[in-house]
Amino acid sequence: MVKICCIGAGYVGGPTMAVIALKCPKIEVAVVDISVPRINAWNSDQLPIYEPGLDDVVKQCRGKNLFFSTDVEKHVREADIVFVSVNTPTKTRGLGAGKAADLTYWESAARMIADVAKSDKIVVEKSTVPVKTAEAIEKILMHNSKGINFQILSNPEFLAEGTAIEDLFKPDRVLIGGRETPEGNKAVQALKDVYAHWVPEDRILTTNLWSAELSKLAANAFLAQRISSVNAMSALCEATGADVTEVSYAVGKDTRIGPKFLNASVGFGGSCFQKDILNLVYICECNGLPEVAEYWKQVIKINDYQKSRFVNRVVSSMFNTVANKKVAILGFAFKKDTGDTRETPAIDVCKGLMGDNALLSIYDPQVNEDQIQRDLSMKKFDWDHPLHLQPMSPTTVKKVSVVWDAYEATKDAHAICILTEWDEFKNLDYKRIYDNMQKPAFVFDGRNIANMEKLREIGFIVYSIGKPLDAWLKDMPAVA
Ligand SMILES: NC(=O)c1ccc[n+]([C@@H]2O[C@H](COP(=O)([O-])OP(=O)(O)OC[C@H]3O[C@@H](n4cnc5c(N)ncnc54)[C@H](O)[C@@H]3O)[C@@H](O)[C@H]2O)c1
Ligand SMILES: O=c1ccn([C@@H]2O[C@H](COP(=O)(O)OP(=O)(O)O[C@H]3O[C@H](CO)[C@@H](O)[C@H](O)[C@H]3O)[C@@H](O)[C@H]2O)c(=O)[nH]1
Repeated sequence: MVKICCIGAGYVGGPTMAVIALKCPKIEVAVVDISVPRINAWNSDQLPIYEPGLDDVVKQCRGKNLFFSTDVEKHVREADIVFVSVNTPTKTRGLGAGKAADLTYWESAARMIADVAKSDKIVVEKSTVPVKTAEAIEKILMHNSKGINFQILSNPEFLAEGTAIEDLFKPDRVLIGGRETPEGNKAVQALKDVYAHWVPEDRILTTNLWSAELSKLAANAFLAQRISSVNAMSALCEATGADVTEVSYAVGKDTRIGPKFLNASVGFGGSCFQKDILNLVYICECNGLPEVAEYWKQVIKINDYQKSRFVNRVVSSMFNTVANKKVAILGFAFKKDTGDTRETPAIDVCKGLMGDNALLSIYDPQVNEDQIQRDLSMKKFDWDHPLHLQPMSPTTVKKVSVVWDAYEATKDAHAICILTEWDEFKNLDYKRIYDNMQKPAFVFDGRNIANMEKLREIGFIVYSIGKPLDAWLKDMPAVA
């Protein structure tokens, strides 16, 4: 029986391995982590991450051929294939701070594999890493090995949160990069055989190691660039009276461009886009390509601009101050159908509004108060470290209350900011909400999900990203 071990039981390691276990009943899969609470949660009824369909997959194979454990060394020692899916945060100090990937966790995992291994192993990069990481990992593994053969493969993950199970069941492609040697080819084939249990052969792409590593960064950069492009257009739409939904629909009808991923928003969030682009920028700079670095940097700059533009719009619309005004925040997760808040635009928007002394009342169906308080008091990039290495007792942000109901959040509020596109926000009783708010009552829709016409009929003053402005907003001072 082939044995797989995955180091890192996070958003990638957990769902990916659960699906491998489900689709390959004859493979034994162990997911290991240094975080005891995380492993305990994977072994309980309350999984550590919220992902539609995940519970069902885990329930079907946990205890049969899927195991979650903190006994990292034992499972690594026994495995034929070791996936490494640990954090690769942005460095916050030293060389490349603010851009380069911090490979501390990866390196310690590689050293541990080299120390405990007693048989040949295929080591798979599942984490997103800089190009040429495989070379460094190879050096660590080979240098310490006692005649043991390690083959390094790059097998980046393309799942998106909220649709992870769907994406894993039917991936657009699975990418496997390996050394172009007989041993390398054999390792690539072994991993291909795993995926071939459910992924059609023409969707399993094999490349050299560096192409696989770079393709992951490139794919995220291209995706994020589409969002920054449409968000840049949204600012121009507001200035000219064009409607960004109509523009992106018309643009996306061109089959060379395509309709997906063109929704204007308050900005993209999530653990990957910003981190991976910063990483790409750093690699370009290190390779003497400042113009290329500058090009990709702009994707992040527009994203930051979009978030601050939203805050400015809120403040300027409300007579240039939100001091001591209650503002309801609907949605804190970085997108719907996940409880993940890593790099969510809600953090920057909330901090921006708090900078103007607003009183925030936050509701998200999947994010609890503790998480929101942590997010609002944590330093940039600190979130991307294993839980027990993050600051433990953040100071409570006093101007923030977290409630478990949209009606409670909006009661007596002056304004509502919709920051996550949860379906339930489309169908709220907005008349009831309006009646319980201060007047004039504002809605700032950062996800373009509310029915503007209906809200205006009720009496709200409505701002929606990239949509024609209503008279009230037009008369307000220009937004920088
Ligand atoms: N989240 C996504 O949607 C996504 C998608 C594709 C790729 N990625 C990449 O995958 C990697 C993991 O991302 P994630 O979202 O799963 O992160 P995560 O923080 O959810 O999970 C990482 C886990 O690794 C554990 N860990 C760290 N060092 C360890 C060690 N030495 N031994 C054992 N466990 C260790 C941590 O405790 C944590 O539970 C990152 O490189 C990320 O960029 C993420
Ligand atoms: O048209 C769009 C599409 C997305 N977003 C926002 O972009 C962010 C990222 O969304 P999405 O890409 O759907 O989720 P992620 O889970 O971050 O997935 C991305 O990042 C993963 C980690 O690398 C990759 O594996 C995935 O392929 C890639 O889509 C979210 O804040 C979305 O709200 C928009 O604003 N407009």
